[in-house]
Amino acid sequence: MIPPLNRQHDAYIQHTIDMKTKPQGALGKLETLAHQLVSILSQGMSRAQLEAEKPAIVQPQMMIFAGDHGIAAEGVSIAPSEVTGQMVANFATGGAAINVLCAQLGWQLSVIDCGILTAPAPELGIVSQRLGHITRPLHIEPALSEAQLDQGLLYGQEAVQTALDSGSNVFALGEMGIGNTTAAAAIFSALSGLTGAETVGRGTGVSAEVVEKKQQLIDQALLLHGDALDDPREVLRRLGGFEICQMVGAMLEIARAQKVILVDGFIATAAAMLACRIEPVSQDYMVFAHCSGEQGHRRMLNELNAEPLLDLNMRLGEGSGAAMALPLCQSALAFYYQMASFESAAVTQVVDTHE
Ligand SMILES: Cc1cc2ncn([C@H]3O[C@H](COP(=O)(O)O)[C@@H](O)[C@H]3O)c2cc1C
Ligand SMILES: O=C(O)c1cccnc1
Repeated sequence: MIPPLNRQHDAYIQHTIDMKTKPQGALGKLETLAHQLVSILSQGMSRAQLEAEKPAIVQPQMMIFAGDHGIAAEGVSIAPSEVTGQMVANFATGGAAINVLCAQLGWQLSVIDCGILTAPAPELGIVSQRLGHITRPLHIEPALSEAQLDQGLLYGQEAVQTALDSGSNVFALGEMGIGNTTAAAAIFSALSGLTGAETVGRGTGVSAEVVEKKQQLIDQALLLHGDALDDPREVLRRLGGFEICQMVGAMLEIARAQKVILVDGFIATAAAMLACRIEPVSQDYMVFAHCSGEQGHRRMLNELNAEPLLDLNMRLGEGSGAAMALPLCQSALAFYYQMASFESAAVTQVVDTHE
């Protein structure tokens, strides 16, 4: 059971925001972000504790989950499956986009091999939580076995434990897995009732013909798996991937611990949708970092009633969009704790006449 966010401080938090020396609402999404962050970070605290302790972001943790996809053999990506493992090695040696962003912005980074074609060399320091080499092609049979689903959810939980134990309270989950925009679009279709044509996009940048092929494979998968897709766990097992499965397990565990989840792009949001279908209150702990350039992501966010913080036309994955939202979270908390109030600064309070 995931505890819903205790809203006991809600009115106080909103009042604090409204009494800052600014027109009401003038800090826009930073205000709703501050409200959600303070609310999550002050769980279990009295109002006096919240005022005294000013809970801040501690050791923000980025975790990249990597897995290979059987569907990639259909040529749904610009790259072959081998690139998943090669990029994992690149993450380990610090050369990928996500390494640069994490180093610049202050994220701790860990990489988890959830099952890629070639296991990385042990000296690379990648966490090994392998469920196999590659998933089965989702348009022909369930991508994961029942045992892999259960083990994957458990591995995901375990992956976040060390960081939780050492005090991390903001997490972002990234992914690497050639072919996984096809899996994510299939998951989105299954959960929303939309056709493949409405959920697919260009992923790494495939041609219009390949996009059409992705649609057909998804529609074929929806037909094949049929009514089994009424159950979100079965959607994950049949259409997901080793990395998506562990991301769902990790998200549920972070929500259970009442910490912040910064949700990345199209694939991470598919995992978030699954977590929300399995345990709806987990959404209380999710901050939607950005709207990806992947077609379908905006629609996915709408389905969740989620308002993304950023819209940078990024379409990379790896957790890169989520990484970019950390400074916004820091700014939101900074204004909440550090700005003067009308009273403390002796500024005449302005009354908002807008709707
Ligand atoms: C070099 C390279 C680096 C990446 N980093 C993330 N992705 C992204 O692209 C993949 C999903 O797109 P698709 O479904 O079209 O394969 C995922 O691995 C995702 O993380 C990459 C893809 C490539 C080629
Ligand atoms: O939005 C994403 O996460 C994404 C989009 C394209 C390719 N890889 C990831």
